[in-house]
Amino acid sequence: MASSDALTLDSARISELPESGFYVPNFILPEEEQYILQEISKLPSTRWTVLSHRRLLSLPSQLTGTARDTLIAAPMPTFLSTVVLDRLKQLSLFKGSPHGAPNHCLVNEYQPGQGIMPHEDGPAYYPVTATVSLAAHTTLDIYKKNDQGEREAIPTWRILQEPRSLLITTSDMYKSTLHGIPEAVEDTDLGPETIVNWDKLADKTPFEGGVAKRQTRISLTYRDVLKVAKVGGAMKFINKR
Ligand SMILES: O=C(O)CCC(=O)C(=O)O
Ligand SMILES: [Fe+2]
Repeated sequence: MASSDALTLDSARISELPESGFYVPNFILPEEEQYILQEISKLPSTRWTVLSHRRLLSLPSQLTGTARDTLIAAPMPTFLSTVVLDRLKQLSLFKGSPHGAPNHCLVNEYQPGQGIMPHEDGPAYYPVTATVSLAAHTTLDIYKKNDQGEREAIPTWRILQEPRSLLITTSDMYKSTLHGIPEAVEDTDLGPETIVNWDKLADKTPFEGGVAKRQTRISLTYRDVLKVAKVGGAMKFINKR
């Protein structure tokens, strides 16, 4: 998507999904992807939280408080705000959110074989999630909840996220489904019958054989944290001592 194009989401809606999921291929350019990846690689490895199935960076900082739902007010690093935040602004997705824009970004890195357990993004955020994929593709499984509100055992939908793409989940999709990335070294059974955004892919060639090997993927998950604490006063106090 060239930056001069008027950005609208009408043609990006994934009609098979509950309201509302959107897929935008080529949301960023290869050189923009490289710039962001390079800036991430410059961060000291001690900044990363290493989990057994992925590693992650929480920027500008981790959420705090007893419910781990509060952001300490701080600007987003430049490499996360230029390009992606500027372009998201044109989509007016966060117009109704408390801060009018995402104030937090989770950077997740997955090696082949790694993934993320099915989960909901939950009530700490305004119910819009914008995810940009970098460096490699992945598949995201979407699960319905049954009448008891429990996750169904088998996912109902699969989304293929290409590098440089944007995926947006909001509304019912945010509130009534769960999502997860299966731990796999390759994705199989890829095709128009199994992938809900197949007709929206920028380049089907890597996936047309039905199988695609995973490579290291980095994702940027942008959200607006509802609760923001200003600690300017306390910091001044600490600095004086
Ligand atoms: O890496 C992804 O695309 C998914 C990340 C995710 O679900 C999350 O951070 O809540
Ligand atoms: Fe999530």
